[in-house]
Amino acid sequence: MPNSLTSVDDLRDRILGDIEPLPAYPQQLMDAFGLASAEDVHADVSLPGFDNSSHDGYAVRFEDVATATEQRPVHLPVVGEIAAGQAGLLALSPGTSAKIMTGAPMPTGADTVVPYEWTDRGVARVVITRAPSDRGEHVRLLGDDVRQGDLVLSEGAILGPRQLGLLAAVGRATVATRPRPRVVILSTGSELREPGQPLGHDSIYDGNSYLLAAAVRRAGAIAYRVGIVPDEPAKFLEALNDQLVRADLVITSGGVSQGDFDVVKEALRPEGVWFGGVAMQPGKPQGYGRVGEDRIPIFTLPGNPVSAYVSFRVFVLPALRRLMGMRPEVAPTVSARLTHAVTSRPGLRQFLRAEYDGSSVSPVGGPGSHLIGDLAQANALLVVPEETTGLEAGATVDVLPLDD
Ligand SMILES: Nc1nc2c(c(=O)[nH]1)N[C@H]1C(S)=C(S)[C@@H](COP(=O)(O)OP(=O)(O)OC[C@H]3O[C@@H](n4cnc5c(N)ncnc54)[C@H](O)[C@@H]3O)O[C@H]1N2
Ligand code: MOO
Ligand SMILES: [Mg+2]
Repeated sequence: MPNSLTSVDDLRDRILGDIEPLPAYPQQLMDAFGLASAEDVHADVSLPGFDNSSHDGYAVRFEDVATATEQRPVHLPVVGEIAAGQAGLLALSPGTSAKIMTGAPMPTGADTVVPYEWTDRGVARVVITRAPSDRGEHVRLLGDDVRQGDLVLSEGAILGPRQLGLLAAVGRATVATRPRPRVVILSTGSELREPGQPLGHDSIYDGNSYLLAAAVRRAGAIAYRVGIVPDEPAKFLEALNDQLVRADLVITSGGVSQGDFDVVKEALRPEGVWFGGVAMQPGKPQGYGRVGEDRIPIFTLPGNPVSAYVSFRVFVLPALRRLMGMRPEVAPTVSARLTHAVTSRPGLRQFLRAEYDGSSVSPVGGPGSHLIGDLAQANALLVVPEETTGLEAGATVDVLPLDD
């Protein structure tokens, strides 16, 4: 292998430049939950759609009640009652009032609402014992939240509860989204066994396909966990080709380094897949390319579990987000205060497992890329830049919180 390493950012940029978002189509709102909007949404209606009361009480003209006190109450005739859902039945004449319920449209002529609590709750006449402090009190004006034509949601925004609630509130029954990508996951290694099966002294359980399938699902995509393929190129290619029909993206683990049985490299290099070293630890040996007639993107991740996971976070997750049209594609890091000094290899971007509490960050375990026990303890990756060989306790550092 040549000594020159590709930088993390160069490889990620190359991958993101190679991948296009999946085609968008309209979805019912609840089917769009968790996906990204594939359109800028402008409001078809204003919110509120009409001036309405924020309290149960009496619609009045401000000047008619501005002097009301306990000692000198104002008396007004009540000329009608307006419930929520009733078209404004009334034009209110000066010196009169109408009962009005929360959410009901204001009658023309009225500009203020006096809540029941400031009155005797009269039916034909009402006694008002407290004045509103301003014209317009307890009235919600047309468009004071959203104006017709406003941009309420940008393309790329994730459709969570608040976003779906807003879309429904402005009358949208559907929203354009991109489908969840179908991701095929293969673990390579003749030493691998399925959990639950007997283990020889030379075999280990396949943790990676579960790790990656769960990470794929957490990203919002569909995971097809194929399982274990032995270190035999013909069998690997057969398993891969069988799966391509249902794949928008393929992830493999293992078989990409310098070994004598590095099956993925051996099988896919002739197909034009790129293999090389990336200036990062863990995750140095990587491969990326396209396979099959449909040129499906394939990520060939290193086999060490921490390397596979970090590679997923750094390269595959942004690609999945791009397929789904989610923004941002690359998760931003946050700043934190380092509790313990750390050292790092020069020339490589180090991703150390860490515990992050919202302000400070502590390394967890060692840097070994086989340490899945430590990985499971961590809730963040501490990112040590390529040129940095050591960080002092108390330094401000970059942290990538792990939400999965
Ligand atoms: N001579 C060199 N050897 C290695 C180098 C190197 O530069 N020169 N790089 C090392 C680094 S760094 C990594 S990372 C690994 C990557 O190797 P492979 O991608 O070829 O992965 P394997 O050799 O197949 O496996 C590595 C390791 O991980 C275990 N493994 C594999 N799959 C799974 C799985 N599904 N679940 C759990 N554990 C798995 C496997 O048994 C090995 O122990 O190469 C170094 N070597
Ligand atoms: O780069 Mo490997 O991914 O350290 O263990
Ligand atoms: Mg292997």
